[in-house]
Amino acid sequence: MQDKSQQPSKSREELSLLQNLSEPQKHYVVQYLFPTLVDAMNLFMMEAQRSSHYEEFMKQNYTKPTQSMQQIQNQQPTIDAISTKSSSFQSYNYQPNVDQKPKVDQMEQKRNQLISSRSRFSSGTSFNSAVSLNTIQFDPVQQFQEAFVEASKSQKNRSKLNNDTNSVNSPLVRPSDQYLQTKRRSVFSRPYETLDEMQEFTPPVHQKSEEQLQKLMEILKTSFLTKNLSLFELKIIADAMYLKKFQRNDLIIRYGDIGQEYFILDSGVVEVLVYQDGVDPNDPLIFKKVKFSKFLKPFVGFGEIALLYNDKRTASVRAADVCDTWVLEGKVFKHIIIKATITRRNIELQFIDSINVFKDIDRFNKMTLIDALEPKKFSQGDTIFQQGSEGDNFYILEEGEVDCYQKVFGQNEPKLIRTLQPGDHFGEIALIGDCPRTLTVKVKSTNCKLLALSKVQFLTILPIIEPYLKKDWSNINPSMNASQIMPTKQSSFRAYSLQKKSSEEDESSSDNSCRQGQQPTKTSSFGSYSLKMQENSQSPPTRGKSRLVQQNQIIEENENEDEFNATAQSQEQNFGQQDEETQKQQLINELANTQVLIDDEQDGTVMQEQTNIEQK
Ligand SMILES: Nc1ncnc2c1ncn2[C@@H]1O[C@@H]2COP(=O)(O)O[C@H]2[C@H]1O
Repeated sequence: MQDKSQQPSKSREELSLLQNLSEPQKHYVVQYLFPTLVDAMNLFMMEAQRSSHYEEFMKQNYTKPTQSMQQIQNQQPTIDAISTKSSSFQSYNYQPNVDQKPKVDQMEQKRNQLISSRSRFSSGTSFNSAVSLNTIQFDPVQQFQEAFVEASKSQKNRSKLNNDTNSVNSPLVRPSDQYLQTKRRSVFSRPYETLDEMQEFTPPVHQKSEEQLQKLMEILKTSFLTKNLSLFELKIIADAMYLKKFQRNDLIIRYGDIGQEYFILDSGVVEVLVYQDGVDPNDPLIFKKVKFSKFLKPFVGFGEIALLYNDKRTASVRAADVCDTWVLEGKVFKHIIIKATITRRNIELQFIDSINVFKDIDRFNKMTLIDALEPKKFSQGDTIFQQGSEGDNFYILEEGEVDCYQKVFGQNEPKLIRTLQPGDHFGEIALIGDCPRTLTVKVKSTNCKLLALSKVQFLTILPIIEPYLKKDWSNINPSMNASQIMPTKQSSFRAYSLQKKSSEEDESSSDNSCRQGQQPTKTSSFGSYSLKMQENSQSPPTRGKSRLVQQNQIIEENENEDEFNATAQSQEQNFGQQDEETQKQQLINELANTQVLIDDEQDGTVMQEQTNIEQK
């Protein structure tokens, strides 16, 4: 909203231009422009009420209307009344574009009339049908004013912050300058989609220090569930969260309960206990039926599944130490987070389920995977990547077709090797082998939709999808002679490739392409893991620097044996009596099942997913 007091006053003639719009033009304005303004104003009011300036905002008193609804409805607005500022607009420095000002009672009448038509502006959808172009001369200024008053009224109705706000007749009061300066822009940059939902509830505001608020905002910006939300939405969530402390061994979430809250761990450690499939939550021996457990460290969110799917808690979560958590009521979570997340998850899940490569990923990790997949669109002829370039992503083809070309020694032109169809994947070889792209991939169809998975995320799930990748590599280019490939860039020879010197070697011609003609220069983290597994499947893997990702966090496996031992030791402390062999075996089982992760990059806090807790 602009401060019109700074603008030159427009003439009455100019105003009448608006009224002389053709019917279709009026319709266009009403249908497409005003709903946006109404929503923007609603949000503006909502945010104003949530702000620390709310009290100031509510201080002013208003005159209640004296007319009956019937009287109000019988009135036809005059052009003066329509186009003249009302008391509510005064407070926003709104200046009318007419010279002649109406009398106060005229203004009051008009305001009352606007209030009586409240349903017209309650949302963008009802707006269209409610505006009668025949009975009221259409005037955008009038409509804007009406909508503004309506926004004020409906927000007041919803407010839980002040008991005096129940009157539907309270017009707006200007929030402080400071508030307006800092908040205005965000109101208008809101995505339109979520506006209807936002209007249906008043999010709570729990007081917190500026420092806490900033910290929460930072966490939310990177958290896997909230990172795609707008700043405006994040602020609502941050405002609505409150701090809750737990003592060591407190049960934060009980498996099988109805989900009421979402948590973000602020400090301390929590343990997620995942039970065997189908275990009865009331089973007295449930503690013996833990499939595995996992420690989560600060800034990780948990408790989202039951809320997202309106289901029971899928695991128990206990405080493994004194913990501070940020709690978000399920209601707020649902209004803001679900829509953004679940829509995408539902769409992608169907697709992901149909892809062989992701067949063995469990539901939880599938969801995390979906959050990590970045949709990308390309057009015909676009190069997705060039042979010889550095690999950054793994791709799944969602829609369209792509051609794979390869340039080999002795040939000038790249040769078309294969055309990939929806559901096919590509781009894994450079990531696994840490070598340049072995192919050029170009879009064949008019349009093409891809889901991209970053290298880090890809390496996380690699152990699970590896068998399917191998199978598929041989399919992709069965005839490729690796020694013919012309490497365009020196790259490291990953230990991962060494693993392939096993009997499976011939299966993967593409992988061969990576190592042939390239010299080893460094040890691969993932490689060392794979290599070790290959050498001695009975011993735990040497922890290389395999980057594994859980939720929004990147947690690195330990770089060297010492760190690995420290991890194991810490595990032992956590889990007590397990002997080394049991632990090792557990780790092997665990990795075979491809569970997640290990060490924290930043503070060294050990987080270990653990199998067979009942052996404790
Ligand atoms: N396999 C898993 N790995 C990590 N966290 C999990 C796993 N399964 C469940 N959880 C978390 O534990 C929470 C228990 O409550 P919810 O089912 O609402 O949401 C669950 C997730 O946040």
